[in-house]
Amino acid sequence: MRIRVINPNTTESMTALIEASARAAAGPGTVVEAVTPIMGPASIESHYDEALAVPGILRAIIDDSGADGYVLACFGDPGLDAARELASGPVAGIAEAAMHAAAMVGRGFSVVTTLSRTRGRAHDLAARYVAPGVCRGVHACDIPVLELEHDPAARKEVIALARHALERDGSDAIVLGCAGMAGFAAAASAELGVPVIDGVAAATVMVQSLVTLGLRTSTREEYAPPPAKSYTGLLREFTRS
Ligand SMILES: O=C(O)C[C@H]1NC(=O)NC1=O
Repeated sequence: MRIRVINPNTTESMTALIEASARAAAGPGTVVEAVTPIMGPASIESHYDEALAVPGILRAIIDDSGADGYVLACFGDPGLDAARELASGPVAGIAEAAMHAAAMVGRGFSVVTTLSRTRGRAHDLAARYVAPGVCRGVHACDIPVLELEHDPAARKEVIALARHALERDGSDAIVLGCAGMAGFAAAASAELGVPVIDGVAAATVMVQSLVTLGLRTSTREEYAPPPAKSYTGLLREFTRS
């Protein structure tokens, strides 16, 4: 099978990091191709960024509608429902996959993410994905997304914050709240002694599992393909006949 992993931001080095994590998690019969959108923000750290990332995500699906499944590798799960209307195979967001995985290996998890301003979005997603009380808290290290891979202290700061989160929230698992933290999971888990979930790996394996089960998004109603419509201006290319 072939899984297309979409980095919703336009930073190639993050796409490479995401691809490495997805490939490490995928099984032997799964080809993983990570892709950087042709348009969008360099990183996603606000609602504005998230909104402007969606056209590039949808373009990346339209340009390769033949993949068996798709991963949206940004913790805000931008455009997830729209992607499900377009994609032929199952689509998973990394926040969705990580939170479901965390809920299956503990009684309550904490999220460690980047900027404080994105904590509300993480809470909103938790309210959609897991039962009340399972997400015990969302904590921000306030390291900008694109500095995660360049700041030598970032990994230690994320692990220290995760340790604080476990104590403060009384949680027993950690969700890494940024695709840029994909390389942190193993070291953090070894140091903290609890499951630490990298959403890129979790989403890749979940999509792989859904495809293996022969499952794809239902097109019966809400996730049916979008109706034919014209779009104007910068969105002209998205017109559907
Ligand atoms: O939402 C965040 O804080 C992290 C999110 N932003 C980004 O560019 N990739 C991400 O995973």
